[in-house]
Amino acid sequence: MAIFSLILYTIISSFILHFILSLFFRKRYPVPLPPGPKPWPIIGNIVQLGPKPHQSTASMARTYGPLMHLRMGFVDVVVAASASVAAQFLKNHDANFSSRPPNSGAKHMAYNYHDLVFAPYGPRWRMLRKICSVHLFSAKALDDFRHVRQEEVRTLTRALANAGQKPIKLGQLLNVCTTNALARVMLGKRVFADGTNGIDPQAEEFKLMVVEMMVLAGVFNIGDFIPALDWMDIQGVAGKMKKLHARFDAFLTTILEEHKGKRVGESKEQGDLLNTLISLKNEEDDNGGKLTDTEIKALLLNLFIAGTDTSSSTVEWAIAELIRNPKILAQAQQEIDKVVGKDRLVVESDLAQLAYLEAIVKETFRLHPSTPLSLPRIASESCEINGYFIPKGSTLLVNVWAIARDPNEWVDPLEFRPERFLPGGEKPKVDVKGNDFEVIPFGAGRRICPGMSLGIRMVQLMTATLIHSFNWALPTGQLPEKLNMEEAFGLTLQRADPLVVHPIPRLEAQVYGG
Ligand code: HEM
Repeated sequence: MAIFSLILYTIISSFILHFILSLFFRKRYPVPLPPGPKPWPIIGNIVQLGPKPHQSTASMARTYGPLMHLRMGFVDVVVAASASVAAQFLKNHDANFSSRPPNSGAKHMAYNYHDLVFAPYGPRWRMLRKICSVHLFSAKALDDFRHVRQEEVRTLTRALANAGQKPIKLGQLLNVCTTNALARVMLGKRVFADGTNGIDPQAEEFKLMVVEMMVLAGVFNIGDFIPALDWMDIQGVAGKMKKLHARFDAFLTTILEEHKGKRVGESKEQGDLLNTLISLKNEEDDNGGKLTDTEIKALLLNLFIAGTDTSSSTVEWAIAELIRNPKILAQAQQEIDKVVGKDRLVVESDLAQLAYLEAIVKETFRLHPSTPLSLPRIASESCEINGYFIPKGSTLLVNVWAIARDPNEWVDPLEFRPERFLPGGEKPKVDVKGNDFEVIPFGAGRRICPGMSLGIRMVQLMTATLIHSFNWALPTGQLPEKLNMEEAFGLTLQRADPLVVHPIPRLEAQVYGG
């Protein structure tokens, strides 16, 4: 009983204190804040966000405009919901928005900001980003590990060809493929069985952990916005984060210690990233910084979380769209058959000749961007944008999902229409790489996704291979036009109903490798 009285007392006194303080310290700004829905006392607009904030803020933007102000507890939040407003923040004012706001996910799950995703913009962020750019994402690194991606996609194809009459959960197998491909580059070995004998229970567990992390990271935790209530962990989010972190940390510590025990060359892939990271521990970077074990684990965690489900769920959405649009699927199969033939699988060097496939992938990134609110940024200083005041410390959310469905930018924006990206279409020159702000699934500016080239290659290779190697059917009784395309809640855009399908091989049996 005493604890309840204490909680009640704390809540009531914070309300009264806030009310009195806001009377005395009402802020005066030189120009107005952007428009937005009226906030409730103390909690502000938290409740109005609901379970799918990218959807709720998109619908608010229809009333208040593409630059909107929300109040979340004690934190100012600005939402950019049009291409031109996003460009203002991520191009013209990018330097001012190059750090991420403090949040419980970074504290409890990302080794207290010792990672790359949440590192404040500065020398340590630069060091971590450079390591990844050179050893993982450079054109050379991508080419060196091309065989790994192709082998893992081949393994996926074999598992699908062996599925027989049983319908399969496609997302799960795609996730095994992206995770193993990344693990071989980062750790020199697969982390899961390949799915040819059914799903590895460890893979199931790992995907669930990744999805749980995305879901927890996507929760608007009240303690982040009302610091006085942080200790109560009202939603139980911090507790869950700490438990999940302990599981991930055990997994990563084992991998790191095993690796330290190995001599260089014992890893199956020569020069895997973890070997490089361990060797860099003794070297100072340009600013005299050295990598620590914690930073290595935090970086591995970032790459596994940011680099697996993002790509696999994009491919899952692409196949769902193609099942609903059989004419587009048939046209893509025709294009790939012409370039690749029917007696081998697609390889990465084919991709440059597959313009229609590229358009399908762009259209999937447009309608189903895997991080619909991108990752938040913070205003290091106050600034003025489009005549509105953006206070220092504001959190910036760029609604890339809403921007890519903006009827002012796109004809029939909800239609899946790859042709719009082809010559003669409405946006033939538009790309998804952060220069054309009407479709920015990888963000833009200094903190744009560093894994973009890898992500695009992997999504294109998997999608092309699945289109070329199989026809796709839904379990008996399900109609393609009735396929549920609802989105689930989380930082990444999962399908509410995982895609369950029958892959029907369309190439000669020996192509799948028996
Ligand atoms: C479909 C694939 C992917 C999508 C759609 C995607 C999307 C994004 C987005 C929207 C951001 C935030 C950018 C910003 O703040 O402006 C981001 C950041 C990041 N992504 Fe990706 N990503 C993908 C694949 C990958 C891959 C394959 C990796 C690595 C293996 C990766 C690693 C990262 C990292 C480390 C960051 C944080 C960068 C920083 O804060 O400096 N991503 N990604």
